[in-house]
Amino acid sequence: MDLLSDLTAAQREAVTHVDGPLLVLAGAGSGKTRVITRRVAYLLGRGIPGRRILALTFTNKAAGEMRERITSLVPDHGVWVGTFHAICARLLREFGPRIGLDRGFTIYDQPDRLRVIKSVMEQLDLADSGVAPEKVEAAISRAKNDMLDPESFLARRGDGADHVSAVVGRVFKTYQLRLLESSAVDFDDLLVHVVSLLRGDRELRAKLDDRYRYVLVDEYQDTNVAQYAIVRALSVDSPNLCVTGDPDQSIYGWRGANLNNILEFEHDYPECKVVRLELNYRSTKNILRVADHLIRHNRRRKPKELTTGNPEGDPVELTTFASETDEAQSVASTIADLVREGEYSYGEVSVFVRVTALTRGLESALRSLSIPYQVVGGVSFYERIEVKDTLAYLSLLNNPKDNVAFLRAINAPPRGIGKVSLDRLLAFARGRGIPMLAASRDAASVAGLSPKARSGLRDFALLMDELGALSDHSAEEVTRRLMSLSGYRDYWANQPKGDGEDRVANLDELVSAARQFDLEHPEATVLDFLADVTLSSAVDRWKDEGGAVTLMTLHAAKGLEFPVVFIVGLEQGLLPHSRASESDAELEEERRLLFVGITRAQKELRLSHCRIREFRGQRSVAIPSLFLGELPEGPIVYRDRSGMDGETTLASRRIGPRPDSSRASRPAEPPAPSGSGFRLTTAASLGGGGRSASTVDGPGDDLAAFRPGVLVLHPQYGLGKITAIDGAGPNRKGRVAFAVGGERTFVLSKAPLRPVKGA
Ligand SMILES: Nc1ncnc2c1ncn2[C@@H]1O[C@H](COP(=O)(O)OP(=O)(O)OP(=O)(O)O)[C@@H](O)[C@H]1O
Ligand SMILES: [Mg+2]
Repeated sequence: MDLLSDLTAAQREAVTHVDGPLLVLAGAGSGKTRVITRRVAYLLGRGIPGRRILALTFTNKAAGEMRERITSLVPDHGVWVGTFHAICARLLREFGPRIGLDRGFTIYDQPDRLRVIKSVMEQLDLADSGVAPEKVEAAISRAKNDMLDPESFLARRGDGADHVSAVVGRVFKTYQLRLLESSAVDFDDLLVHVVSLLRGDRELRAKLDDRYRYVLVDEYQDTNVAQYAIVRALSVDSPNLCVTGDPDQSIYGWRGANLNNILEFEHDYPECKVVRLELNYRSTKNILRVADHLIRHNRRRKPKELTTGNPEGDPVELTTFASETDEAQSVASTIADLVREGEYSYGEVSVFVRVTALTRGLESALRSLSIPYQVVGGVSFYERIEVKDTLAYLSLLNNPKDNVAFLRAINAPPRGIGKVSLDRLLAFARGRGIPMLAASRDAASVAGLSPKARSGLRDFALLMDELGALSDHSAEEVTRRLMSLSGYRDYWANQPKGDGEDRVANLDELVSAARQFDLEHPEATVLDFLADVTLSSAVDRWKDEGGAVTLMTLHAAKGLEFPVVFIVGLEQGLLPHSRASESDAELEEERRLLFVGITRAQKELRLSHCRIREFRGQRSVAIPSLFLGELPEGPIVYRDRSGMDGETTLASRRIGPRPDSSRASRPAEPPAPSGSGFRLTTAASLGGGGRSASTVDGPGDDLAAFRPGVLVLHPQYGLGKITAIDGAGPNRKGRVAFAVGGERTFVLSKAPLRPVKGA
């Protein structure tokens, strides 16, 4: 195949650029990923050996697609194509010992990490500190992404470190020690350790710089400090670094991604070549107009035209539903219609949500119409207990020091070894400076164990020895044998009906996954299988089955494309997310997230929101997303399917973002956050629906107006209902259940709450 014939002149320019830094800066759907794949094939065609090329992306799914495309162009290429995390894991297996890391280290995923953090918090008596382990976990992860160790984390916080930072700092330190003693690293460490290696070992840096002479990075706008450092370190002596990206699609700021990495590429490499791709090849004109109009509301961006030579296409649909159930049912029946009419297959349709919890309702609607679907990023296969238990055995085989894996496997199936016995075992192991598995072999010497615990521990150690003898067998065989020898499969098979069956089916599925892995990687060991499974993120587990509707979060959808896209739940608190209402920067990231969602659609785009949403067990009135007020009228048809006019109180009044037609033409103006104005009118004005308005009171209300049942508006949390009032006078407190974001309590005389009149 001719590598260049179906490329535009600009794309060709990027593909054929061989030496020196290259920046491809271009909008969504303009062929950036295509340029990366073609460029790899082109370099190979120029005689550059595959092992000198490194192609990096963010998800295994994207990496897999890229590898496939390259292989179809050049079989046996030997190019390393993968995610940042995967390449780092590989480098650490090779060079980890230089920084004191065992070659057989274990990789802890997010639930493993949370488990260790919880146990560290118990150990440090911080379980009741009022700081949630999840919060500590997020802070530690964020610190690592910013390349901070426990000491620099605390130093940066200064002497006046607040309570939360102080707790995080203490846990962080002990957590790192725990990892070290178990010969384990978490996902973030994979990057951090490689950065330390490259910084601390000049000879190694030069060696790797030379080994990977050509480095290509897709979606560069989402790189964080550590990823940036790695890419930079590999491109000093041979700066043949090619990065592609779109600043308008930067959506990982909350996880430490730094937009400046791409904005300052030209500064980092003054001699770099910059290629801009002009045309979008993915979407219809109508879809692109909606995306373009929306993103212009971001102030922090370089203006950029989004155009396409594709047809006009159907108008984008925006629908208001009465409730989330109606919304889900309508999405399901619309999908059924589209497929029945023969226009699309299920696999060509995707539904995006802001948070995974929203998929449940959609799932039941799809199921009731027998529509096949798959959820990307929900409780996925690899997070199921039975699968994780089995993988714990593999981890322990790989790394006998891994106490987390030990603690998981030891009672799977239950062996009657309780927490007290395990605590004693741990104390014994610590005392001797040995791992728990080794201590089990010597269970007879551990004080205070019951005979049952003693024999259970010894048998377990023997089992592990037996399994260890199989380590050079195929992944499938080791997996199958461990399930039978441990009695784990039988344990589930003998459970009363229902639960057990499902789990046995999943165990069998894991054996098939291992078999598949053996076929695809003939040289690999069970250890590689384990690494592969641990590293695959939610998106990566998404099998392209062709015949199923995909449900996924907007974050997971990055880089993908679908003929038909639904985006549901366009409501305040969801999108923009309530968490993101604190600053303009966060609001802009939410806007980019919606922009990413819109630009995934090739032919049809359907947006929707509800008047009432039940979410996390709370049924409340929902305010349309302020972003809906920022969409253009022309390419959109608006439908009000709520049918609630005159029937309910507030729901009949179309509460929505303040329409400000002047803003569309003056995009530089910052968007008004929802609820900052007290006159709220309807999103229906977008598409010729009724233009009713509801008025919300301004300041100065008598506190007496706050009674249980009264609807109130909060500038940050949006609309809610008072569920309880407590106390009297200036300290009177009110509990408010918000449409989204849960319940909160306020001191009424101080809170910026307004009763909504006429409700
Ligand atoms: N020159 C071209 N001719 C025809 N189709 C093209 C051309 N360039 C790209 N495409 C197609 O356009 C679509 C978008 O391309 P690609 O995914 O590479 O864009 P992208 O810039 O990476 O998008 P995103 O920013 O969303 O990641 C793909 O289906 C691709 O095959
Ligand atoms: Mg892309």
